[in-house]
Order: sequence, then C-alpha cells, then structure tokens
Amino acid sequence: MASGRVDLDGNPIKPITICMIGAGGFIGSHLCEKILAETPHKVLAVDVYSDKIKHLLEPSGSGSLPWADRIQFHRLNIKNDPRLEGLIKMADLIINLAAICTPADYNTRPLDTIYSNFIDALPVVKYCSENSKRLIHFSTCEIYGKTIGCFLPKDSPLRQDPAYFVLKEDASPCIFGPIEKQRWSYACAKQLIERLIYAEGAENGLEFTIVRPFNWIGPRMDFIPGIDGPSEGVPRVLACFSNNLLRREPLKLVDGGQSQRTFVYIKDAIEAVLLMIENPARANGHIFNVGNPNNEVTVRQLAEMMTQVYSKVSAEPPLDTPTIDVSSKEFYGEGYDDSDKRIPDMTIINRQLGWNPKTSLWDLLESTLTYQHRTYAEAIKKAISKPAAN
Ligand SMILES: NC(=O)c1ccc[n+]([C@@H]2O[C@H](COP(=O)([O-])OP(=O)(O)OC[C@H]3O[C@@H](n4cnc5c(N)ncnc54)[C@H](O)[C@@H]3O)[C@@H](O)[C@H]2O)c1
Ligand SMILES: O=C(O)[C@H]1O[C@H](OP(=O)(O)OP(=O)(O)OC[C@H]2O[C@@H](n3ccc(=O)[nH]c3=O)[C@H](O)[C@@H]2O)[C@H](O)[C@@H](O)[C@@H]1O
Repeated sequence: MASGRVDLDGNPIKPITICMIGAGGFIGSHLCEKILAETPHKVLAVDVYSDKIKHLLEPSGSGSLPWADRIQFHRLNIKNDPRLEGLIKMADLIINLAAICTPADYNTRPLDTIYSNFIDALPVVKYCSENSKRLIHFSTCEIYGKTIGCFLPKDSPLRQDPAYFVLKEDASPCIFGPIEKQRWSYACAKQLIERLIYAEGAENGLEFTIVRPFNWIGPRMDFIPGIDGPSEGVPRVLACFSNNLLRREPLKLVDGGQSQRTFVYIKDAIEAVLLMIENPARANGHIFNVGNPNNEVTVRQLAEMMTQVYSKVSAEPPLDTPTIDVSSKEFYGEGYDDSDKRIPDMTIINRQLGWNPKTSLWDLLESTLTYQHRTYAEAIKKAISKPAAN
C-alpha cells in the first residue's frame, strides 16, 4: 500500500514499529489514524483508555479492518507497569503523549500534574536512552509562559515589536509566575523533562525530537461534561465553548477573554508529526514549535467566531447574550494564572521539515463544530430533557 514512500531527501522510507504512549488521547487518536491509513508502520498503542481509537481497533461490521495486523492496544498505566520497558524494546521509535494537560488540573491537582508530566515520563526517557531508541516527546507551548512584552508599560510601542512576543525555540526565555500561582506546575514539569531529554542527548547520545504544540484543536478533543466526561469537569477551551453552545448557554469568558492564542487544526499539525517520524535525520536533536501564527485571536474573538459558526452548522440562532464574564478564581479556583499571547516562530520547522499550516480558523471551526453537533447534539437534548421527564 505504502510502497514508494520517500522521505524529504528522496530516500525510501522503511516500515518501523512505533510505541505510542498516550495513543488513546486526542492527538494520539489522530496520529494513529494517519499512520494506519497512509503509512506501512506498525503501532503499539499504550494508554489507560481506548474509546477514542475504538474505531481503529474494532471493525464496526463483519470483516476485519485493513490495518488489523498493524495496531495492538496495550491497556497500561505507565506509572507502575513493568510491561513498559518490554514494549519500548520492541519498537524502533517511541512517541510519548501521556500527560495531564487540562489547565483546570494544574492549580487544583498540582501534585498529579507534576508527577504526570515529569516523574512518570522519566522511565520512558531512561528506557529509550538505555536501549538506544529514538524518542519523540510531546512538550508544550506553555513552556514559554508569559511574553517579555507583557511586562512592558501598557502604552509602550515595544509591545508591537515581534522581538517582545514571538516565541522562538532557541532564543525565547521561559517566564513563569510565582510558585503560589500553581498554574505553572505543568509548564515547569514539562520544562524539566525537556531539559532532561536534551541532556540525555548531549551526554548519552539519545536521539530525540521535542514537539511544542500551540493549541491544536479539532474533533475528539477532551470531553463534553456530563456526556462523555464528568459533569463537573472543566476541559480545554474548545470543549468548554462547544459544551456551552450545545446546551444553549452563554460562553464563559475568563477574566474578560483578553488572552490571545493561535489555534492550529489537528489535521495540519499531524502532518508535521508524520514528517518528524519519517525524517529522523532532519528532526533529531531539534525542538519544534508546531502552530499556526496566522490564526491568532483573543479568547473573546474565539467565542464570537464559534458562536457564529455554530449557528451556521446547527441552523439555530445565537443567544441574545452569547457570552458572560467570569473571574478566573471563580472558574478555575485559587492559583490560576495565564499566558498572555502565543505566537510561534516557524523558522526551525520550516527549515528542517518544510512544514506550514494550511487551515484558517474559520474553516477548522466549521469542520470541528460540525463534528461536535453531529456527535453530541442528540445526547445533550436527551440529558437536558431527563430531569423534566422524571
Ligand atoms: N492538544 C494540544 O493542543 C496540546 C498542546 C500542548 C501540549 N500538548 C501535549 O501533547 C500531549 C497529548 O495531548 P492531548 O491533547 O492528546 O491530551 P489527551 O489528554 O487527550 O491525551 C493524553 C493521553 O495520555 C493518556 N495517559 C495519561 N497518563 C497516562 C499514564 N500514566 N499511563 C498511560 N496513559 C496515560 C491519557 O489517558 C490520554 O489518553 C500531552 O503531553 C500534552 O501535554 C497538547
Ligand atoms: O493547547 C496548548 O497549546 C497548551 O495550552 C493549554 O492551555 P490554554 O491555552 O491556556 O488552555 P485552554 O483551556 O484551551 O484555554 C485557553 C484560554 O481560554 C480561556 N477559557 C477557557 C475556558 C473557558 O470556558 N473560557 C475561557 O475564557 C482560558 O482562561 C485561557 O485564557 C493547555 O495547557 C494544554 O493543553 C497545552 O499544553
């Protein structure tokens, strides 16, 4: 099927076995889909959950899936399972996605956040280094923290100068708030594991690539509270706003929705990861920003655009009051803080892999909200009508 695949330098690509840890999550599910549909590679999928990749593991009707012999699911918790080392030994490449990565957890479950993002990743790095296995590790754009520009006076013209806000892998500092702002527990743990991986590369020759995703969004991201996740749970912004739209509730703008983000479509971002997988000579030893600098909005603008797009895909008029303001303390609790602005510099990924994002924010929201409406609208209607029926 995939015969004739060549890398960016024209060399044939050999089929490999990939141990993907966290394969059952949002990014993992899209990456598994892509690898199985478009490449000859095998996937050893490791996770505690498999719901998001069920369609890749079990045929919906009779007959078998075309990639049935190229994916195996291993249900295990990497915290405490001796099978992990064996799986790493069986693979040519290890991709580590496993993490707690929802901001609502960083200040309310800081210990779990630090353990998940640092301590639990340690054995993965160690086994890769000891067994000379290549590692692609998922870090985060949160590693940059706040921009230098946000510390300048509000009216300073330097705030408009990209040198004060564009985030560069090899030049920007990591600027976190004080320890009592436990929001930064995640970024700090991710930073330390990046430094450890980098040091393993420098001192012990570990072949690694570090990925810093900038707000990848799309279908299957997180959960809709009360439908496929806890009713009190707080997922990331795409799922929070989708949930509000599906339930015809105003979208909640934390601290006025002034923070800025750049959103990239998951399918664009997955193309970048596949280039890393298949071009080790160009990807090893590098840290890559993966985002879409052209898709910048404030959270308020995101809310307005999602409201418009959802009205189009659901054919329901928007609410008279589509948004409400809420304080971060009320929404996330004590210890929350925020990144002000996140624009990725794309020089390194462009130079090494020739990758560029393609999808506009409007288009990616249209396909994602079409999916959300199709997947959840009926279930939400039922959930809402239940108490009245009882
Ligand atoms: N989605 C984004 O835009 C984004 C942005 C920045 C960084 N990241 C990073 O990318 C990675 C994947 O993110 P995602 O959005 O797919 O998150 P996700 O929560 O959907 O996926 C993570 C998966 O890891 C699994 N996992 C967690 N701990 C585990 C353990 N101890 N043992 C086995 N499995 C475990 C979870 O069950 C989950 O399926 C994370 O490391 C995250 O920090 C994602
Ligand atoms: O996706 C990323 O690149 C990284 O950033 C995210 O952090 P953040 O962007 O702050 O998380 P979101 O939950 O997506 O929130 C985005 C913004 O929307 C705001 N928000 C969120 C939810 C909501 O209902 N209303 C609202 O105004 C938040 O306060 C924040 O300013 C998460 O930390 C990680 O998944 C990841 O590492």
